[in-house]
Amino acid sequence: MNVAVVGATGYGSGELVRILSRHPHVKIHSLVSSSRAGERLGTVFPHLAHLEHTLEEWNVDKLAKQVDVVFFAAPAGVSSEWLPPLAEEGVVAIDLAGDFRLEPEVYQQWYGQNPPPTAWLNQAQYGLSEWNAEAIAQADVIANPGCYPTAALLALLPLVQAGALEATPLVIDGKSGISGAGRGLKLGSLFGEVEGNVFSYKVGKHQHTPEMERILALWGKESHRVIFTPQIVPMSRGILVTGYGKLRQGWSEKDLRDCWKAAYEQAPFIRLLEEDRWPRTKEVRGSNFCDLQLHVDHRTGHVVLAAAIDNLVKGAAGQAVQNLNLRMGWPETAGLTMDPLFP
Ligand SMILES: NC(=O)C1=CN([C@@H]2O[C@H](COP(=O)(O)OP(=O)(O)OC[C@H]3O[C@@H](n4cnc5c(N)ncnc54)[C@H](OP(=O)(O)O)[C@@H]3O)[C@@H](O)[C@H]2O)C=CC1
Ligand SMILES: CC(=O)N[C@@H](CCC(=O)OP(=O)(O)O)C(=O)O
Repeated sequence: MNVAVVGATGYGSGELVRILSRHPHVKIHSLVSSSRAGERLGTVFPHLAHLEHTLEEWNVDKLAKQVDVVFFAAPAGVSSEWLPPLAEEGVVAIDLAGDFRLEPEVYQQWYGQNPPPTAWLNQAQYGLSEWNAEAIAQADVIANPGCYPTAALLALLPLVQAGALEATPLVIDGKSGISGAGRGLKLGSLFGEVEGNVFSYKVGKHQHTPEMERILALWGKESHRVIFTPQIVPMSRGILVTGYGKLRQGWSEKDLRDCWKAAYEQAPFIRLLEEDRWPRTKEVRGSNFCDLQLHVDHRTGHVVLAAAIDNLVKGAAGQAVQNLNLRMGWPETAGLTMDPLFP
């Protein structure tokens, strides 16, 4: 099957190429770049210099004729404009950006961008693979989740759906490596500002807040406000999310673990860690795993949840390929069997 990636010089695309080049059922047909068309992949990503690809300009007619699937790994706003003409030609689209994840007015408010055409927005399925496999298998537009929502929702959904948590605000703390901010040069992402430093950003206004609230209400079947504070930590990859929620009367730690076990019995990428072993970003680095742990704090009646993922893999490119596998009816793990890199 022929696939294309848009946003070819970015981190998400680099990870897509790394994963897709070893996928048993996929041929990378086109790498589309708005800034470096004509250059070889190895000049943009020297770690992929062994792969024979030349970046290309966006050409909707050519892509529509020659590829079956397009991954969008570009900033918010690009897929809203570029995805519909391709989808109209029957190309399956998997979008790593936020354009197709939210209600239009909510997207406009939190992203400050015009939403995609409603007809295509209505076609889109949210690509949290473990929770929406049946719909993803039929979808022609897949909205890959945000990196922080992936980790937070995988931990929270089984408990919210079971009614274990009071309908009070959930507190979510997210720590991310700097690759989450993309490859572009930005103040705040410079080595001298990230190294030896830890800081919060977008407090009270992070665009993943409404995404978490929407999916908790839809699939958790109970509305929760989310207080989300993202932070940058001095590492290149990885996300550690810690969540806190008030437990309803009668719920024990064992009950909560049973909810996780039931939800993830068949989930090849979810690892429920041994009690007292807490998720660490280095233990999922480079892999599509999400490691989970929880603890009930009896003194306060709260549960503390933790999830670790690689932001570029389960938080982006890896989950996008997992969704491709679900969409095409291939084994969910195809192309994704890489073990974490450690240390
Ligand atoms: N980094 C992460 O951990 C995660 C990222 N995401 C989302 O995935 C998407 C890609 O992220 P990431 O790869 O990190 O971002 P990068 O900034 O590293 O790369 C994005 C690429 O998009 C292309 N691009 C930039 N502006 C435009 C434009 N106006 N029109 C068309 N293409 C453009 C550029 O490639 P070129 O010049 O080759 O066209 C750029 O390199 C983003 O929407 C991001 O929010 C989602 C989950 C996690
Ligand atoms: C560390 C860092 O800056 N991370 C980015 C993640 C961006 C992202 O994935 O954005 P969308 O899901 O909205 O596409 C951020 O917090 O904005």
